[in-house]
Amino acid sequence: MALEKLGKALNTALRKLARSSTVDEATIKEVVRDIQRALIQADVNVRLVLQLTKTIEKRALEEEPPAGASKKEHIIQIVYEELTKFLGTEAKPLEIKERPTILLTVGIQGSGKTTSVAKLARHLQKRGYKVGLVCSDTWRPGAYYQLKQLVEPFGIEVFGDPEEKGAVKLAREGVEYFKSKGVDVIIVDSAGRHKEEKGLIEEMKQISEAIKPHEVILVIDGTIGQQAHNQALAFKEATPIGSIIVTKLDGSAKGGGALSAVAATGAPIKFIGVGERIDDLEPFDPKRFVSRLLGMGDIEGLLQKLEELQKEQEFKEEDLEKFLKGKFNLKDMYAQLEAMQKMGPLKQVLQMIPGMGYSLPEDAVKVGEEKLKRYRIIMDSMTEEELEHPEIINYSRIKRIARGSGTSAQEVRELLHQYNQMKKMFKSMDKRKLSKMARKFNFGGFGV
Ligand SMILES: Nc1nc2c(ncn2[C@@H]2O[C@H](COP(=O)(O)OP(=O)(O)OP(=O)(O)O)[C@@H](O)[C@H]2O)c(=O)[nH]1
Repeated sequence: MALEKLGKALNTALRKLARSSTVDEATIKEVVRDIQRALIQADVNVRLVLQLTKTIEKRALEEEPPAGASKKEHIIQIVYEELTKFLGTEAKPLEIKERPTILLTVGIQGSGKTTSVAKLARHLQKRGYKVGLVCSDTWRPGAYYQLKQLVEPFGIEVFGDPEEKGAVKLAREGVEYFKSKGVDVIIVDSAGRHKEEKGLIEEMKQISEAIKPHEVILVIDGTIGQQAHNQALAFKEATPIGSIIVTKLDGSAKGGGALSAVAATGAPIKFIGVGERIDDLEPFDPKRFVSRLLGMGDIEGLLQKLEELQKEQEFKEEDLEKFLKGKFNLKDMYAQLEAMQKMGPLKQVLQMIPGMGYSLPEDAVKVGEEKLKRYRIIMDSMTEEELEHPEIINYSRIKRIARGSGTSAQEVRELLHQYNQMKKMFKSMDKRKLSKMARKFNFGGFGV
């Protein structure tokens, strides 16, 4: 998961608040100190951290909780809101208005640009666009073969010529080629040869002159932390049609610094890289990102993944309907959890489920897969009626099931608890109520 270390530290701070017996000034100051420490450890600029935490402290001390919310819930809400503002508040999705839309990607050497270009092409293809890739990286001939190797399994064509030395010529010919093929989106990948932004921006201007891109996308390496600020600022000043992808947020201890530094420039972050796989690119939505970072889950993201899965026929329509209506029984839950495994590491998917993010034991993926096996063993000892109507499972049935499956009553109860949590959470998957319900459920996640 992106910024895992930062998320865990923030989640711990909020759980500590949720467990505290009183919420006085000292408690609030302690939560603020914990948040400051977590953000500074993630290489977030100290001045930005002090600004952010001063606002959180001021609001927490002065504001009365809204009706129906406890003081603790209100403070958790304040932290969520201020962190979201800190990262840009609104999502700025990539828009494909023209046919073909021409995107130009630029990035410093080793930023993760080639991988991100491939991920972006796949992301757009999954949303129904026909995509053509132009490799105009005359600096590293290997980039052409790397791109081909990454995207050709998905039937995405790459235009390039490792012998050709003229980047602008390649870019222009590639755009003409894909225009004649009638693709929806043309992504032109420039050379990743530059060590600093000056040369990169010069080349960007030359290629832009030739191909007139609708958008220029700068790929920034998330591991450089708050140094990303200068790159993002120089880029933003050099082009009005720019947006940013911040990569490597899955493994980097300093990703929080990079993300906040870029957000501070006001340059729109449209995607984040969260792994080496072709699917490890996420549209950046501050609200959903912070919600997941704090362990509050990301139901909308989960819904999108479910819908994507459904499109890829991994998920039958009626399952989705049942699932979304919460009308599912234990057999359905097992099937859904199995299907979720296909969405990516179970840990990433489970962290989208409110309240489960960090409450999962350390190695959640292992626990996830092992847990599924245990669930299968337990459920194999249940009667059809119990599987269809878990609500009839009382203490004596729990004991019988545990005995019959060679597990413990505690494990059977935990399975039923997880089932009830998921059922409650998905009961009304109505987008309108989603965020309110998700936040409400989230507090359950903090036990407040
Ligand atoms: N963990 C992780 N690794 C990434 C991510 N994005 C890229 N990488 C890895 O970073 C390394 C560099 O990626 P490339 O796409 O080759 O970077 P590049 O900027 O094209 O490199 P040059 O073309 O050589 O300048 C590769 O090993 C990628 O797999 C990410 O989001 N997470």
